Amino acid sequence: MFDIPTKVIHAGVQTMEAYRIRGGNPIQGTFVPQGNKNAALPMIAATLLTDQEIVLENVPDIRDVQVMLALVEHLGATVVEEAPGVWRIRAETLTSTRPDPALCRQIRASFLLAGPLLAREGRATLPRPGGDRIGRRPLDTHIYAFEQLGVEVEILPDRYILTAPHGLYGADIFLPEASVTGTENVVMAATAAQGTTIVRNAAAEPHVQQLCRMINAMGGHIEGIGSSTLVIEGGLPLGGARERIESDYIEVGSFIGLAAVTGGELRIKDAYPNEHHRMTRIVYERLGIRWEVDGNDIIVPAGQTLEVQDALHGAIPEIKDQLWPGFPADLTSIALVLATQARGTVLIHEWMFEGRLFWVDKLISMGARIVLCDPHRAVVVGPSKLYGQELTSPDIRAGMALVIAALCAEGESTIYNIHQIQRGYSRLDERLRALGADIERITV
Ligand SMILES: CC(=O)N[C@H]1[C@@H](OP(=O)(O)OP(=O)(O)OC[C@H]2O[C@@H](n3ccc(=O)[nH]c3=O)[C@H](O)[C@@H]2O)O[C@H](CO)[C@@H](O)[C@@H]1O
Ligand SMILES: C=C(OP(=O)(O)O)C(=O)O
Repeated sequence: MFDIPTKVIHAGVQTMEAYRIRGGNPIQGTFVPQGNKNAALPMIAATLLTDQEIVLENVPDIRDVQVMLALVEHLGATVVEEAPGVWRIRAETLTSTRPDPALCRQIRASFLLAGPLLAREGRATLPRPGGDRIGRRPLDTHIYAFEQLGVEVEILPDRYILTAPHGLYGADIFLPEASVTGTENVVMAATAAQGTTIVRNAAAEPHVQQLCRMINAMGGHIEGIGSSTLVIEGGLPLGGARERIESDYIEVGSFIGLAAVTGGELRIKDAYPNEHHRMTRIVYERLGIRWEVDGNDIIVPAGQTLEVQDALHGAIPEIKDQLWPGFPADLTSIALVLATQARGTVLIHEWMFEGRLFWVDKLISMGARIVLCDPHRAVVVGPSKLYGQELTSPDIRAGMALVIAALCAEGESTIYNIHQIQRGYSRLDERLRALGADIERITV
């Protein structure tokens, strides 16, 4: 039986842990990225699509994953860790279609259970999910898409009751937004629909692609993987599969930046430079960050001098998140902290989430020169010497950005609320120490 740590179940109130960091050391050596969090979560949900065993390899050891494993176990799946990072999950029979509300409220991805439960049992009751508080996290696209498949939806203040009394029917669906989890949910539900479903304006992030490939490996038939139009043949029997989760490209992007601003030489293994990082390369080059490619590895050279590359005619360059294959929203906070270390001026424009930039006041308190123009735009003028501070992590990525700031600051910083960082980065302090960082996890 999968033993979920008590601290995860009570994550809302737990964690008296903090990182104490002394900045100044170059981050250098060889780094092996974890598996992609945002692939692992829908892939764990997708194990409910079959009564056969699914084996997932390279599953990151992070809090969100622990919560998701606990959720599928509470629904009746058997969850066994075969080896570190290798999980065998079998949902031979489901004992409930109502995932544990307390666990659901801890992670946004809990809503990904809706698609598989509808596919398997024709019903699901889910509370409003949790996740990062980075602005409104709409579920409108999920609900719209389910309704197109014939799902009846009752929306209560605290939960959603989804039923498919007449079964699921394939449909030609144009999503109102290219929502990542919305696409994943409708794809999973469509595997059990009668006939063919076409999902247009689909999200195409690497984790959406990997989920679709997993479903094909289970015996499904999805065409158009990687494009904005997915065609799903419904009603095929789905069986067991063994899938290796690809590297987490947000973690890779975070560590490229970390090495560049601390001056170390870092080799990042299995980084998928061509598949995952072409746009990140273009954007990081605007900050003067360079890297080399060696097979599937990325090598960040030591001693880089970061200088903002002006746009044509000397215009101030803009770094803006986009839908895939554009610059990932989850790297915007990282790019912002990197910009504080580059000579020049850059505009950071985060249009997706209206609450993701408020944490810059913490960087300003460390010495960064930033004007927060409005909830979506910040002008960063660098380079700034940063000084250690007492900090609190508001969300995963801002938390990692604060870790980067603290690692290049003079003096000591303490970062509180690190359970937010641990949601997405596994054993961060331990892995950073192996690369030369002066970081310890303390109880406060
Ligand atoms: C578990 C998981 O996978 N979480 C990721 C997922 O969240 P999630 O699936 O929740 O994010 P969505 O793709 O649904 O939407 C992100 C935001 O962008 C807006 N939006 C999206 C598409 C669009 O065409 N127009 C539009 O305005 C949405 O209203 C929302 O505010 O994708 C986000 C965007 O990459 C990432 O930050 C999250 O880490
Ligand atoms: C916003 C994120 O995650 P979630 O959607 O799970 O809250 C993230 O990974 O940066």
